[in-house]
Amino acid sequence: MTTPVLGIIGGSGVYDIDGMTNKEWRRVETPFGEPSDELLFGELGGQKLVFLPRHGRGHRIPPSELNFRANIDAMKRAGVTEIVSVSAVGSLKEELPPGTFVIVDQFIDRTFARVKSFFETGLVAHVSMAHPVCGRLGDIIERAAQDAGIPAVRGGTYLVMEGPQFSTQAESNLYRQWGCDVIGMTNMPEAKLAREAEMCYATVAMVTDYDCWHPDHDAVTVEQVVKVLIENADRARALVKAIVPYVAGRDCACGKGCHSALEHAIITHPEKRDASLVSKLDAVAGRVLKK
Ligand SMILES: CSC[C@H]1O[C@H](OP(=O)(O)O)[C@H](O)[C@@H]1O
Ligand SMILES: Nc1ncnc2[nH]cnc12
Repeated sequence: MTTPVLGIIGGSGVYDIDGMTNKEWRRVETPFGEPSDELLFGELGGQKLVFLPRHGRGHRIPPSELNFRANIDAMKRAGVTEIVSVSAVGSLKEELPPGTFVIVDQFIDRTFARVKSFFETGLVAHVSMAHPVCGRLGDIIERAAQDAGIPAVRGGTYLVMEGPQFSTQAESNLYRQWGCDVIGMTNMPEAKLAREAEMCYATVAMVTDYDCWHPDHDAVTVEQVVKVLIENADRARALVKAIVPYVAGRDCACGKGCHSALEHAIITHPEKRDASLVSKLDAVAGRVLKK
């Protein structure tokens, strides 16, 4: 049995996990530099849990400067098998008002100033991103939300923008025409890197605002985002707690293929592989590179 370790990446407003026992903040070294913060190791309801505040405690790091590779590599080194991202987003749809939780299932990646892969010259790999979130983890989050009495919308496309400025109204309207549901600045390349590292990844997107397209609402401000996040903090905490029993003690081998994403992805001939890169990817790709 593959023993599950649940990892939570907490976004804006989520800098700690309530109710964790045996808590210890620990620095995890990675070949990619510093993660956003120390990782919080502990247990919740008897289940091992590892928490990372995406922007660091005190929200120090902006989206474009996040060291996504270090964050995902550190989670992998910590033994995490499945990551739940908890993220603040703007709504691009009338029917997704502030306060709505969306279990995202697709992304459009419009970021352009980030390192997006663990692989590079000397070791080339192409993983599938057709289904960018783990459907099994999505099912778990959906059931957990029902148990906790939290209405959550299953499915939705998250437009990932570069930021840090919020969108112009023309951009917001364009993304609406594309059929996107919510907008944020952080889940890419995070989801791509989690896939490369063969970890399940799913997102709970908490709607905090109507971005800037809605004729009856003011354009989004940080003040508004924080206000809605504070109002929703209890529900976010309850949802994390409700996820735990579905992970605890179960075989987490992912039937959706997340844990074998690299199986046929590496194309570089073994003799042409860069040895230093191969050793740098010991945690992320060791399963396939050691064969
Ligand atoms: C504080 S509003 C903008 C900020 O919030 C979201 O971050 P996260 O996904 O980490 O909750 C958004 O993507 C921006 O980074
Ligand atoms: N409207 C918005 N745009 C981008 N990121 C956000 N995070 C929360 N609201 C947002």
